Amino acid sequence: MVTDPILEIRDLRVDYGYGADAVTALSGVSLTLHRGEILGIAGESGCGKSTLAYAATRLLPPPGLVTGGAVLLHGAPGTPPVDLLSLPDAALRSRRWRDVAVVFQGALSSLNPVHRIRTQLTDAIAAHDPSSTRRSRLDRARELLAMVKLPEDRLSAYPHQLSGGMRQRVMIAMALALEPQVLILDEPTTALDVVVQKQIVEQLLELRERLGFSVVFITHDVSLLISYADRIAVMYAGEVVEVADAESIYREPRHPYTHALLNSFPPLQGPRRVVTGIGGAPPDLAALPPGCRFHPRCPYRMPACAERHPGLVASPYPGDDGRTVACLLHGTDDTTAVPAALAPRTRSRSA
Ligand SMILES: Nc1ncnc2c1ncn2[C@@H]1O[C@H](COP(=O)(O)OP(=O)(O)OP(=O)(O)O)[C@@H](O)[C@H]1O
Repeated sequence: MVTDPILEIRDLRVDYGYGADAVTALSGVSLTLHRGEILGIAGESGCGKSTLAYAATRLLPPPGLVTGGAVLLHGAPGTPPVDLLSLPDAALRSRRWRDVAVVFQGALSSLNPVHRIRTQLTDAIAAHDPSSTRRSRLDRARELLAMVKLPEDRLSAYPHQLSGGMRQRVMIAMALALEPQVLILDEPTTALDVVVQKQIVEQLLELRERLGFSVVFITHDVSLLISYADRIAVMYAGEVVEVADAESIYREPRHPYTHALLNSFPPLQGPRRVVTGIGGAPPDLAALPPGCRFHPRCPYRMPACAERHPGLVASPYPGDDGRTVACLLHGTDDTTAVPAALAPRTRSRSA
């Protein structure tokens, strides 16, 4: 297992609004991205996935406010990590794109409609590398386009002349312009059809192999992550409820929410199975239930679940190395553990 951290999010807290009107969208999220890995972040709409991406890169628009935590970017071995949240603005600007680049959910519409792709790519390179020459920027733009397998003549195209998949490739090319160590992708393929989605994700994997960056891949589509991520963190109502390697999450989800989420998506590979929705709706963040936030929807709830809020702790079961879960069913406190409570899932990812 890879264990060398490149990005560590520690106890990240975000509110939208102030004072009595504040709604807490992230309530202490901690996650580690290791060098070279793809960390998937899954969860229903509104659980805080995008907020996490914006807050970690200090791009959170008002009324969003980071109220606590740290985002540590590790450099060369032996050098202390840098906290992106406490860097001065100028230092942060140079770190962003150079060290950590982001492709956001709205990428399909975030290309400027009145400029050719060439201008947008070379402008992006110039903004982050002002000392580059016009010639070198154009060469780099060509190289970047080739990297995402777009023909060179697309440099003269306007965004409306490209398909959704091509535009998304341009956005990825732009994010990779300065060879960042970490690439954060927020729903990068959601608006695309399944075939194009697969092509883009596989191309990203190829680029990761070649360039060696690490990826935080955010999507509501957990089946996509099962196929492509190394590890998966599952979020619910502003918290992380389970983290494990993708194979373990798929074969034996420990958290009842992970279990329900997996059953609510058709598998990308393997035999067909019945897809079931998750009953009820995620809680209103302004009126969270007491105890476990998932308990009102949880088929395995116990009386204690309405009273005690479970922390994210190491899973107690043998073979669960590196897995963390926030659920009293598996708690290490005085609750009786019920290890066989969840229906087993035994197929392998590649079955
Ligand atoms: N501008 C805002 N003002 C107030 N609350 C907000 C704002 N943006 C987000 N929120 C709250 O923060 C929560 C998390 O939103 P976020 O967009 O991060 O979720 P998400 O998991 O990325 O959802 P989606 O997949 O739909 O983008 C939402 O439930 C919403 O209540």
